[in-house]
Amino acid sequence: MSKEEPDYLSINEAIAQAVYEQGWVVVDDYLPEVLRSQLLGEQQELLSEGSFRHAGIGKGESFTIKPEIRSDRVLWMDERALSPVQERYWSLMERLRQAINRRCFLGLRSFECHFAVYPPGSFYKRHLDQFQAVKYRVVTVILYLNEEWEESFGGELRMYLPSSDKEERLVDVLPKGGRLVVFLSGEIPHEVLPTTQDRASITGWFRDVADVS
Ligand SMILES: O=C(O)CCC(=O)C(=O)O
Ligand SMILES: [Fe+2]
Repeated sequence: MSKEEPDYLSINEAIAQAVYEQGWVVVDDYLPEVLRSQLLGEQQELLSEGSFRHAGIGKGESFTIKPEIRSDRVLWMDERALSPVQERYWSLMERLRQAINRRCFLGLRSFECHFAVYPPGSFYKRHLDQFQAVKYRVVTVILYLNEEWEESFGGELRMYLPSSDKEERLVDVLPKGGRLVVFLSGEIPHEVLPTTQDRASITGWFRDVADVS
């Protein structure tokens, strides 16, 4: 793999165009290999320190942990306390947010994200990322950090694409390291199929609000 920084201006424009035309896109090698492995290393360190929590459903008072729906563990990034490596990731997402705004006029104003790890046997059942409590999530961006991933490991992201004849079309995406998936949070139901290996990622959302507590 090339050590040079990818041409983010062109790549981000292509992503924005695809989101505009079809509502989703998958891009391989979005992250330079060095940054992917640094982010994975940091994630593993934070995990071993016990910083991750069971992921839940809902927000505020309606937050509940529902292991029958999702069994991943997450750690939210704090924009005011980013590590240097997290800063690099965050600023890449900032550039992507601006590119999507230029093309799609979605009025994306801010970003939130968490590290996620799916231990063997875990999954996240079909859902939409936008629901009553988090209507401000407009675009989902998932970046996979895994060292290597084989089909036999499972853990695919399954997207259910709406189509005109009422039939949904399924797209299964392996969580290969460096791969980025972008889709409209309110329009594309998706799930994480059960994994047999630790599955590492960062999931983020571009929001149409300036900030939320
Ligand atoms: O990790 C993935 O592929 C999807 C995660 C997801 O759907 C979520 O965190 O809402
Ligand atoms: Fe999701």
